[in-house]
Amino acid sequence: MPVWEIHWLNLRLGNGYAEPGTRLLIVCGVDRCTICPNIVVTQADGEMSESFSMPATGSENGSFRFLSDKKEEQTTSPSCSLSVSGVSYTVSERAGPWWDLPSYRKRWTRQILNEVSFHVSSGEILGILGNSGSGKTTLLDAIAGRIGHLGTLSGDVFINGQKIKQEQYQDCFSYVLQSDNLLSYLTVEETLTYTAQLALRRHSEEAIRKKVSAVMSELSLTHVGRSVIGGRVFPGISGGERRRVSIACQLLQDPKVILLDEPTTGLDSMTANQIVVLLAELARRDRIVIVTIHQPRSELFRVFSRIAVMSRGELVFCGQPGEMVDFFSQCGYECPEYCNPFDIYVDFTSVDTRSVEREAATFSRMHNITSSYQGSAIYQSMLGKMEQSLRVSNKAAIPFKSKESPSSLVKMGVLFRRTMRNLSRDRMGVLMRLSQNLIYGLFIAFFVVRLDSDVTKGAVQDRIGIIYQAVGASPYTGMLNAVALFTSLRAISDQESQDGLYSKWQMFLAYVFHILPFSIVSVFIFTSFLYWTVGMHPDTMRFLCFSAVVLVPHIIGEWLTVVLLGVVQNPNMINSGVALLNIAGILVGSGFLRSTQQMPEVFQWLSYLTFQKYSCELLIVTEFHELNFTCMIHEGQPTGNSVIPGACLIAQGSQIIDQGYPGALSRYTLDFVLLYSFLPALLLLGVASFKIRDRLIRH
Ligand SMILES: Nc1ncnc2c1ncn2[C@@H]1O[C@H](COP(=O)(O)OP(=O)(O)OP(=O)(O)O)[C@@H](O)[C@H]1O
Repeated sequence: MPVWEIHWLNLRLGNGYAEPGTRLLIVCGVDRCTICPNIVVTQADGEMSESFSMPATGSENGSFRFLSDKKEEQTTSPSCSLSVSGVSYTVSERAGPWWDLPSYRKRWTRQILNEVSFHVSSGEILGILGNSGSGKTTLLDAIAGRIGHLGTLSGDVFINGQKIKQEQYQDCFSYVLQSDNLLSYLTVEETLTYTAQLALRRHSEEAIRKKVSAVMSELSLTHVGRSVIGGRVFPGISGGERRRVSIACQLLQDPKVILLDEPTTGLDSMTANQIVVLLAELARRDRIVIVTIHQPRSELFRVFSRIAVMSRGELVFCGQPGEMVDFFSQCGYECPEYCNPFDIYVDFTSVDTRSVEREAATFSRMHNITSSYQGSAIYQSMLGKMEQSLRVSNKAAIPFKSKESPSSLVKMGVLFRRTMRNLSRDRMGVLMRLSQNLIYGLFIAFFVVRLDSDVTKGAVQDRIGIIYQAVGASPYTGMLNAVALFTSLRAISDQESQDGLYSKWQMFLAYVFHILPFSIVSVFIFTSFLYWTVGMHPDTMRFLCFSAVVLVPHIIGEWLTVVLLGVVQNPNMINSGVALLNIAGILVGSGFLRSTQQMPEVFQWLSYLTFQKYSCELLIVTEFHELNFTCMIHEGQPTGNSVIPGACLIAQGSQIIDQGYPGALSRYTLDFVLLYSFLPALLLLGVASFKIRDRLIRH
């Protein structure tokens, strides 16, 4: 028999002589295919993987299915099926904007999805088309159980005839979002390895390495394995390769159902084509692939096993490409020669809102096509398959993805290493992080130059000024760092936690611990320069205490920002919020603007809640305790007009402590403990905030 083609395919479940997922070498001739006796199984790229032999007996008993599009010899029922039954989604919206109160008070219900039903089996790729706003993304979200809690969702999703419960969605679907959320400074291989480490527990390092390289070769990423992902400010792999990395991250868990939201958006048409062909290949290897797509090229028409068209939340048509052409022709909407059928059929089913008359006409056309589809044999056959799948009960149970995630501690270790590696490769980021406090210190030193011991030359005022700046400004640098770095990590953790890799609070902890060494070094550089340059109390122990105190406001600024980013989406709001909180804290807690004893009682109580109270008190004691001042009036020098009357009454630093912060010396250790207790308190708040975020985003 002449050898025409060699296909790779997965042997189906229940054939009795090979595990599901085993790949067989099949040689196809003109009109029939056969299995090679005693074959050796290798990977598609020719590299030897696990190898074994298999007798040919049973190859013709109909226990496997050929997945090549040239040989459709379906002999067994598919290993997995997905049925979506009557899915509807409605949201309640305000009729007008908030500044138009009468209409703002009125609400109306908007139907985003209307009774959408379809059925897909493994080995198939379903392309969902439709004009912008037709409900494609909402449909994918509804299928994947990721729809928000803002609206009302009804209908059911079945996998292998089993209705999926809310907590099972995560285990059943892999969802590739429209945007690629990847760490810019990691290589492709590192990105996949860390994801595998988060997803797969019982795999040894060697097994993870093999898995990563298998997925890379499956998605043709091997040649860019050592290239960095790249970002907006520095080049990395191409947009198409980035898309493939996002898909590869999902494939590591061997999902049976993959949903992709517009994976070709932003890519040139050739790369977009390659991605769709690749997805079709993935589907052929015993998976269900559902993809929403904008303006595919006409040659992809036959690549999809099924094509669905959506308009105004309705599924206008869903069927095989050949059926689609026949159906629309029968409805009187022929696709003209040399035209892209995708464009033509989407145009026929879209509602044109440019004028009331056009809207009425196109809406009625869309409605007629939908009614014809629901009365067609294609729709009845789909319902029949759905019913059949609900009756069959001997299929694989949910979940479908590998669900072997490691312990919380291991996950946090992986997240810590991953964020640390990413940050440490960001040369400019690290440089800015380490130098920003120092640059600020340069400003202060330039302004003060050298501290004097003469009270008439600002000995007291300058010292208080430096303490004010050290406590008041260091939270800002922390805040800026967090907004710059954490918002992108938050997007990644939102996605990965929805994929079930970890909980959001674990990313929060990994973040706060990975920035800790950078914060310590940055503050130490700042204090080392400032303390000795301006000539603060020349005592090493006091310098260390000064550094230890200044470190806390800096860390609090960063951690507090991250905590708030858990519950508030908009980073600009957080910027303003943290800045205002810091100003309020300084006003109430520092005692610089107004002595604490002179403040109304409510503010005195409030001051205990501010970290500024403890840090300012500590720094005042650190600097002023046992410090003696001189006064040029006493030394018989000319006074001049600039001398503040009574300035020479302050001869010792302890007077400043006693007047402004009575008892501060005896509270020194307690103040330290209270100041540092803000850190674990913030950690707890952060965990709670990200647990809330988990709930907000998941439901
Ligand atoms: N929670 C919601 N509240 C109000 N409207 C919503 C909500 N979710 C979706 N919509 C609306 O539903 C419609 C469908 O949105 P969807 O994002 O699913 O469309 P789409 O077909 O994916 O569009 P595109 O191709 O432009 O991404 C849009 O008009 C959108 O504004």
